[in-house]
Amino acid sequence: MKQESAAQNTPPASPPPSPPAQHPRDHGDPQALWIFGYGSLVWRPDFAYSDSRVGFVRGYSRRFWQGDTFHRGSDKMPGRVVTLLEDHEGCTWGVAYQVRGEQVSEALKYLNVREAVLGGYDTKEVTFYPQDTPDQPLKALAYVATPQNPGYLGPAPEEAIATQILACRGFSGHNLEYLLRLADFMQLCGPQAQDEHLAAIVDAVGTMLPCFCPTEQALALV
Ligand SMILES: N[C@@H](CCC(=O)N[C@@H](CS)C(=O)NCC(=O)O)C(=O)O
Repeated sequence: MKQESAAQNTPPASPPPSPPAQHPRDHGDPQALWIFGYGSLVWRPDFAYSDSRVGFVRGYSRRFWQGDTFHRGSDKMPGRVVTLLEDHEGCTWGVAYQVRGEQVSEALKYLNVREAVLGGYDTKEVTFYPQDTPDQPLKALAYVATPQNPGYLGPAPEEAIATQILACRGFSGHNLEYLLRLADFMQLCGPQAQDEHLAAIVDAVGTMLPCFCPTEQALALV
């Protein structure tokens, strides 16, 4: 997938500044940075990028363990969004986006607000394995919500998480949309991409939804 951007089509007057040293660089292009998305960034990056890859990171599992009082919830009814849990056996599928030149500072500035300020996420360097070239891994920046952040909710039975997701909405939409769009992405990745935690929550939602509200109301949720 390529998304042209104005910045990409206008050659910089002078070489753009290199990405800040603390961020992983793309050795093929030192002006570039890869950003790994595994939740809403998978379907709504909302920043200009030059390239993207579907793939996975090893050593992490995705969990709906981060509370969200802005995008998919409120102070009174926090929603649940995903974070990465360190798990030696884990593997999490998502999308890595390559940002280059002026796109780097623009993306980082935007994500700092969306992820860190509004979401409680911190940045972490991960190794990303593109689906098509897993033998050529890339260093990427991921936004991870650690247990130390105030919005962290931690583990809960998948049924309880499903109930919370069905009940919450925020400024970016209903929490159910967040869950189903992520489930859609995982379907597109193919049978080799499994996420049992996500599947269990989707199953629990499917069981509860008819009781939770009649069909036409359910359709209005998303
Ligand atoms: N950092 C993860 C999770 C990102 C995420 O879902 N963050 C929330 C912030 S609480 C968000 O941006 N939500 C926007 C939305 O729900 O549309 C990712 O790489 O996708």
